Amino acid sequence: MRILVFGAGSLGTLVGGLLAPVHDVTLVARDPHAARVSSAGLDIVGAESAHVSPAATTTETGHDADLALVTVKSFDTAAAADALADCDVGAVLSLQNGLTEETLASRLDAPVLAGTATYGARLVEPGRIECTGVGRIVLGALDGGPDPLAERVGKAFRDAGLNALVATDMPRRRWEKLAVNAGINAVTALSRVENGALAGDDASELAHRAARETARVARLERVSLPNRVAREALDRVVEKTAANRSSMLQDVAAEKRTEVDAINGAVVDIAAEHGFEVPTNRTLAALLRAWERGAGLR
Ligand SMILES: NC(=O)C1=CN([C@@H]2O[C@H](COP(=O)(O)OP(=O)(O)OC[C@H]3O[C@@H](n4cnc5c(N)ncnc54)[C@H](O)[C@@H]3O)[C@@H](O)[C@H]2O)C=CC1
Ligand SMILES: CC(C)(CO)C(=O)C(=O)O
Repeated sequence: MRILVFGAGSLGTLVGGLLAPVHDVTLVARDPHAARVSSAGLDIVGAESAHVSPAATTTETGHDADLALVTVKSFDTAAAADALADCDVGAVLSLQNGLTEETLASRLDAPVLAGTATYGARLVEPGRIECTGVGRIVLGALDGGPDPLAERVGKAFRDAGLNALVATDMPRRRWEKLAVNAGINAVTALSRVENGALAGDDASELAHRAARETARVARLERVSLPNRVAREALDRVVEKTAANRSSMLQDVAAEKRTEVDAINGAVVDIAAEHGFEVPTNRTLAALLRAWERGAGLR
């Protein structure tokens, strides 16, 4: 399969690198990373290890591919979609956090698949990516149900040894992940604690409230996600990733823009479309945006 990875930073480089031995992979990245991969190949270290040689370029438009993986940060999704609109791609799959698929689908003719990734990735230096945890990629039709295209992509991933599952209930899975991220990411980023600190104190109640509100908005969107299921999903992730610093905490610590708009901000916006108020998500989003403004990031 010809696979274009649009936005090859941490996650995109890892997934593209793991696919490269079996598929024709092109990483769309920024220099010096793109130049280094082009000239010397890519080293994958950590929980996976390999030396691979995918193509790498800073050119964003004019590509032909069977599949485009979108792995830019959520706030770069619209720009990525505009560049992909100038490529000839058979399908698009987002592996991003937050609700980004709608942005892609509204700007692209190619079919857009939904995906979630729990692999951990960190760009150590140009041309060197660390796999910090072997997770799973789950993908499927954006509106749910069986999808032959998703099956083909899932098979292509598994042929390259990735842990990939094709699911027919992506709407529920996306909203459940959103509920987990709305609770854990925002609260850990604002209180500067590891995920495990959310086990059983005031902060955990705040995270639970954000997750429950998200589940309520999911139901307004006709996605079946009971409050209890969202809360239990959050508790499970807190327990399994207790030592993790969430991606949003890492962004705040590095003084980088966060993905708040596609996480808590999306919950607020979609709730408003239904005339519904989500005060916890609204407060968390306002605090994070205030921090971003103060840091000159928006
Ligand atoms: N890093 C991880 O372990 C995981 C990340 N995710 C999600 O995946 C998404 C990406 O995360 P990361 O890889 O960590 O972010 P990142 O910031 O490391 O990578 C994004 C890359 O996209 C590049 N980019 C943006 N616009 C571009 C353009 N027009 N042309 C070329 N390159 C462009 C940026 O330069 C950057 O290198 C986020 O939504 C994140 O939440 C999900 C699961 C795990
Ligand atoms: C699951 C979780 C909360 C793990 O830290 C995550 O997705 C993130 O940090 O973005």
